[in-house]
Amino acid sequence: MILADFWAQTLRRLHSELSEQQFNLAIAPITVGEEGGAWVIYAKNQFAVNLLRSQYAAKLAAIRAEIAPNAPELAYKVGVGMRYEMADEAVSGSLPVDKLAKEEATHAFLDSLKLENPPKKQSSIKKHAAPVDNFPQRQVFELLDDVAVDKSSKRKTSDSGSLKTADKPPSKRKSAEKTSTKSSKRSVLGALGNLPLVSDIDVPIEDMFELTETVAPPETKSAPKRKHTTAQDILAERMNNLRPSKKSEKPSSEPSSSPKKTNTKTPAIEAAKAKEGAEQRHVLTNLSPEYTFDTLVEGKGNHLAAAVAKSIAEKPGDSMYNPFFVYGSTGLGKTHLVQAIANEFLRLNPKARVRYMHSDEYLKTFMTTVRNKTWDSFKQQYLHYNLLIIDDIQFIQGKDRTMEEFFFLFEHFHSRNQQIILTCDQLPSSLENMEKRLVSRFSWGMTIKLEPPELEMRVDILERKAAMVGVTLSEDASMFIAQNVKQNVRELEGALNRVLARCRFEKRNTIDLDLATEALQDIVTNNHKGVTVELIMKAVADFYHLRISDLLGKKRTRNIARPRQMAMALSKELTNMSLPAIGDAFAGRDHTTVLHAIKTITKLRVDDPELGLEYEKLLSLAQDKAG
Ligand SMILES: Nc1ncnc2c1ncn2[C@@H]1O[C@H](COP(=O)(O)OP(=O)(O)OP(=O)(O)O)[C@@H](O)[C@H]1O
Repeated sequence: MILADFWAQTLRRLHSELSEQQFNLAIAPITVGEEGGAWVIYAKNQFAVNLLRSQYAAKLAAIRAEIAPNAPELAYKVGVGMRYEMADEAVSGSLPVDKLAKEEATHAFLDSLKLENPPKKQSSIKKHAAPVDNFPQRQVFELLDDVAVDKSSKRKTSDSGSLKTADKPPSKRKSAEKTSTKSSKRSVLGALGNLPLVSDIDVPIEDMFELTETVAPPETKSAPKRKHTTAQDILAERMNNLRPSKKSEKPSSEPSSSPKKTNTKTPAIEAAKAKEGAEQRHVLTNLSPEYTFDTLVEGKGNHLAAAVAKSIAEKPGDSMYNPFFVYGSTGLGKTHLVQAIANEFLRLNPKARVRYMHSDEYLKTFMTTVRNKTWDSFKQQYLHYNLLIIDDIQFIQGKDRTMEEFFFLFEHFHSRNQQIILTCDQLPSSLENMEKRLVSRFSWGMTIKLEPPELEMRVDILERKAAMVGVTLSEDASMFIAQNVKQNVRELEGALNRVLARCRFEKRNTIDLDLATEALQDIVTNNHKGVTVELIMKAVADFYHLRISDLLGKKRTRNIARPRQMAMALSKELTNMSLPAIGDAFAGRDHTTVLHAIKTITKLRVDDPELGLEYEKLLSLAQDKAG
């Protein structure tokens, strides 16, 4: 059983067992979600969480054991998740739903919308609140649909003061009717109070309940008119428009023309709504709101990838880009890029179902599934997304059952034109321990490598990021940092953060060359040594009478494995490379292997004086080689 069904049935059950007041107070406001395979009950604050734990946890656990025995235990948290409707079917013991009462209540609501004096009508709403609350909201909408399109209701509507569609010219009547139906439904939603949070989204209410398997984006107000027919068209246009991003496009210094930032009315309410929306979106999608195309700096290293990414955000699921496989070494912006796709897709299609997850999360969920034998729930939870991102897919390598499950997931997505996006630290064909059928499928769509940022792009990134926190970076300072930190954007950010920290400490708002040089002294010293991982390998190979290919190879005999570990430890000490970058340099080894090597050598240098001496010699030999 999937969470949505479980919660819908649980609501129905609790509704029948609790008093109206208990239900409305404690249960109705609950939202639910899934985190790492666990089912989570979210309440708005700690008080509500405590109340649920003390008063209702036992009851909920009993319901779970009865109707979803294989589901994970329920967890309780402060937060916002998904709000589901009560199940349609009346289970035994639940309150019978009287159709007449429903219709009466529905008409009462509709009538209430027609009156010019809403407060009066609220008393009418109250009067009918109980029967209306007693049946699922979806049924209310279905009834509303009937009423709204029914001719007699149209007559009723046209009689009212506020919805006089009959007075309008025929050309406008249809849209006016549509609008009035839509706004009537909105008002009913508002009157009902206990709403799905998606009601804030500006889409027709009937669309909210659409359960299509593939993406069928509604024409929302914010969605640009589609003039392209295929993803290739979109890409072609983007490629025509390729150009390095300009400094003048700094996101913090200029107001954006992006529609999502337009904010004309009641800023406080809009901001609160946006915040709640962002929180909810994060719970549901796991996306970081700051990873957008606006904040992604483009340069030679990622131009093509960014162009493809934007095409996918506009038209996901196109076979040309499905899957979208982005690879490259650490810190080059893979996660940022793929999340930007999802954030943009959601902006254009607010009710789309999107999920980002690191492969760690996928693995953990899978292990929980194996432990609890909750296969159905595991399968179901992924299949309904329009767009799914799995970051660092290389981590499922060598895990046979996980790869097998992932194969079915992939097939499901691909065959239904649901977009799947994968990131990896290497080309699919280099994934030695990945199932062959997966490796071949990874290359079915578009595979793109992210390259390290070139100097101009590094300068651009630094200036934009400094501007975002309101600090000015002088030209020579940004050039200095960019020339000394070349590996990847994460390290560039790290260096900038150090400079910013010093800047704040000195209570300044401008970073000049002196300040940057002081803050990054150690990095610069290391760089000036000119020691590279290749020189270290050469020094180690010469010292132990080996070939560099031995250090890069797979043999694990002591006479090769130990020098390899020495070379890795020396690389960490003599360069400013990160663990994954060192792993990359050693024929794509994992960063955990590098970490293990460093720990082993650090311990041996203490325990084994001879090895300690060798290490010291190698330190100076490597530096000598650098001259
Ligand atoms: N082109 C870019 N423009 C702006 N910021 C960037 C860019 N590329 C990377 N970054 C920033 O650098 C940091 C690291 O990026 P990210 O996590 O996306 O890298 P990654 O390739 O996924 O790394 P890993 O493989 O280690 O997970 C993030 O803070 C990200 O916002």
